[in-house]
Amino acid sequence: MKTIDQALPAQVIRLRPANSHKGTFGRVLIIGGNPQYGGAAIMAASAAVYAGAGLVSVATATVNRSALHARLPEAMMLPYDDPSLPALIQSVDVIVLGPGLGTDATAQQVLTTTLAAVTPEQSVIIDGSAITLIAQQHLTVALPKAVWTPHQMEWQRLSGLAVAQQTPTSNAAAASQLAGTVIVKSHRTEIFTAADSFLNPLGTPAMATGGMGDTLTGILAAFIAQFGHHAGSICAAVYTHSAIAEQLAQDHYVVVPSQLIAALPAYMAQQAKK
Ligand SMILES: NC(=O)C1=CN([C@@H]2O[C@H](COP(=O)(O)OP(=O)(O)OC[C@H]3O[C@@H](n4cnc5c(N)ncnc54)[C@H](OP(=O)(O)O)[C@@H]3O)[C@@H](O)[C@H]2O)[C@@H](O)CC1
Ligand SMILES: Nc1ncnc2c1ncn2[C@@H]1O[C@H](COP(=O)(O)OP(=O)(O)O)[C@@H](O)[C@H]1O
Ligand SMILES: [Mg+2]
Repeated sequence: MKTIDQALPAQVIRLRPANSHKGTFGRVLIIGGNPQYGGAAIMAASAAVYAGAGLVSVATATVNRSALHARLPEAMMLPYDDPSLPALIQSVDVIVLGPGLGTDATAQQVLTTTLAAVTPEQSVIIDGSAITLIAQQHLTVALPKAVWTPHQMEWQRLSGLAVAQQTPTSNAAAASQLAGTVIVKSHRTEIFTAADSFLNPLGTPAMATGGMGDTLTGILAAFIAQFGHHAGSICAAVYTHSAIAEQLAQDHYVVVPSQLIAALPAYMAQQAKK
């Protein structure tokens, strides 16, 4: 397993070309946020906006509309049970499926609609409740550009490996059974692509707070949208999330997702200049 190099973010995060517009930096759609977990979708969308995605939309429960618009006017919103969801899905480059989606009948319907609408060219980050639903039903997701982001319990549900059995070797074997890339999140996150595996050397217990994984999904989406779907951008996103948290943790006991999100543009500007 290779350890992610501290030089990677500076290699991946580039100065923006002068001749560019919002479309240059990709379209991201966050699908999640039921009435109970609206914050998860808002945090994922905020992270995507602040990590530089050109256009960010959120498909979420209607009740979350005002909160989303008040908190993040940059994002567009569609109710996730709207009949135009498949058309919206087909118009974007990167989809995040699952933060705060929940596991009830509505969530199931949104999952089914989404998996039927996405195409193999699209990147789909599968997180949170979407992982739990897929695991419960033993669904096969054959998308080559899937990026799975389970925490250890979600990984237990998806892989069948109990948390205590989640060694790098067994994780690699289980990840190879899934299409795409698997990011097994823990205090030392591991990343498995078809060809390689990587260890994130950073991260702090100050990150152990609700919404931190939702935030990672937005950063991943924005990095893939801007810098391409490859191991470098995925590892740089994971590293950036933890590097900012470590910086903030020097003088903050807990790093809350909103604080990490607000620090993204400055961190990225610093890396782009290197
Ligand atoms: N503000 C919002 O809207 C928020 C909404 N959220 C959304 O909620 C949905 C449910 O997601 P979830 O992660 O909260 O619940 P679930 O999948 O049941 O997992 C928890 C169980 O797993 C266990 N566990 C073991 N190891 C673990 C590990 N390394 N990391 C974490 N857990 C670990 C853990 O053990 P315990 O804590 O009891 O020791 C517990 O038994 C999902 O859609 C998510 O996006 C959240 O993002 C929060 C903010
Ligand atoms: N003690 C820790 N040390 C390092 N990173 C941590 C620690 N606790 C949590 N994290 C990171 O925070 C994120 C938590 O993700 P997740 O459990 O999905 O959160 P949520 O669903 O509440 O948003 C992961 O990226 C994980 O690696
Ligand atoms: Mg999570």
